[in-house]
Amino acid sequence: MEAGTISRLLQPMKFQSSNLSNFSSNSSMFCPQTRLMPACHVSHGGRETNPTEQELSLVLSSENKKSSVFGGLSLHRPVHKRDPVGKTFCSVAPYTYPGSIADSPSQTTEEKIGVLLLNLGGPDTLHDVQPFLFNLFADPDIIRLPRLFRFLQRPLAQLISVLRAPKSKEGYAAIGGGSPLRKITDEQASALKMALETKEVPANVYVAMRYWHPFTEEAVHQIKRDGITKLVVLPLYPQYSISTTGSSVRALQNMFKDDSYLSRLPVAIIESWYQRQGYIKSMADLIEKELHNFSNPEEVMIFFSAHGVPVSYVEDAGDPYRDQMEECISLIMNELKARGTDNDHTLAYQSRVGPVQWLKPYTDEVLVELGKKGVKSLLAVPVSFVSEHIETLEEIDMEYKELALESGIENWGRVPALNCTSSFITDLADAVIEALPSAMAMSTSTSTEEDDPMQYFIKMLFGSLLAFVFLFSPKMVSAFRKNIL
Ligand SMILES: C=CC1=C(C)c2cc3[nH]c(cc4nc(cc5[nH]c(cc1n2)c(C)c5CCC(=O)O)C(CCC(=O)O)=C4C)c(C)c3C=C
Ligand SMILES: [Fe+2]
Repeated sequence: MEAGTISRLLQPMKFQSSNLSNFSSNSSMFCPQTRLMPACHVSHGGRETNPTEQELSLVLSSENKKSSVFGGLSLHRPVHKRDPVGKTFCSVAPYTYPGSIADSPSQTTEEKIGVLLLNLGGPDTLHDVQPFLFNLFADPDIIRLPRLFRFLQRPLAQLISVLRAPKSKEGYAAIGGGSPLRKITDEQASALKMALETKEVPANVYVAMRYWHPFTEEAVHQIKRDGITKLVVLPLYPQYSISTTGSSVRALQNMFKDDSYLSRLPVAIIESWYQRQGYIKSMADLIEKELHNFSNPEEVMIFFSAHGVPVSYVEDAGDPYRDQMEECISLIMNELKARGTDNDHTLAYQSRVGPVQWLKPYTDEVLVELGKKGVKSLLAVPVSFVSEHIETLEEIDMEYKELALESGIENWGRVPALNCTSSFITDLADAVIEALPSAMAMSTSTSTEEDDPMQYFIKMLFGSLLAFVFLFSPKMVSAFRKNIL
């Protein structure tokens, strides 16, 4: 068995061309500063379901990808077969939800607005690292197996998480023994609540993490208990990716579809907001400030480093992440130029995991090249995430800094993450307020092929045979060790 086989296994299957286009024109929902997802139809982002006629017509009518809204959500596996999010809950007591929950959002009492912040989550302690990684790799939006091999998702997640845990633990140990994400996201939630109050839009703000506490289910139950009557979903990722916002929204939709309260709750989903003036200006402010810490600000290379995704997400599955990232960088650079800052800049992608090709150029390779070319001063700008986390505090501040200095770069700086920067939080509050009028109830989807027990059985049988041949080959095991560790 060739070592490349596992890479091919991990590649998403090729999608029908109609599935590559995720956008639909919907002028009533279009907001120039944020992209909203209509919550009520069944089109989707990069899924391998067969499009219905309705989906096809939505896809075919999308003429202007850039200025349209994102086309809805998909359901690709039945909730009754397994836990919709497929997580392990480690070292915590089972979560119970005291108090009674209404069947549907109240139509008589006053409006109660909720804002649901979506984020990735991170291990609170080193003990949490492996189960956190299991949750991450068990997500079919992170390891996109062909449908035939889906039943391998959890065993594969178990294997990869166990193999990767020692390396990840080293990283988390180096930043104090856990991820700062929960604390920072909670602070952002409080700051956003205050900013909304200042704008006379009182709202409850909830945090929903995808892979660690507080899990999305916990937040959603709290929303029901609080009797929220209108909800804005705000991912804390400026740019959309299938692997981040897409994954969280799909988990949400799985929870909403069978619940009488949630399926009637008016919801507005903000898909991406990297193009908002408030965000762009806040990023430019931070960059300008950091440039002034150099003795030669105009000679500094501005080095944007974004979290990568596998190339196949963009090229096969239609993930708009790379396009949005490039547009975002050019908006930030235009803003800086308008302020008289005209430095050289470059964009590279960091944090690749596993054997597949990720978006290029890779951050580590570009740093070495820049050193060779004689760049002496460099300002690193993390751009795909708005809180400090392991990849800013460990990967950029430690690994990349060391590599840059070894490569001949003499002056190194790093722009801090936005965290609770007030201009940024105020802009998020504006995004929420602008999205509110678009809130509408999510409708449920039709059943999928996986609901047919016969088809499911045949696939399991056929898939098990193939898996046996692939996974138990010694070469496969060694390919794994080489690429994951
Ligand atoms: C825009 C942000 C992110 C994208 C896109 C993304 C895709 C992606 N990530 C992995 C694998 C891992 N990510 C890990 C941590 C992590 N990822 C993001 C953001 C994005 N990921 C954040 C903010 C964090 C840090 C959380 C924290 O605790 O601080 C990890 C764990 C850390 C490690 O072992 O390196 C893994 C693994 C994949 C495979 C992927 C796209 C498919
Ligand atoms: Fe990641």
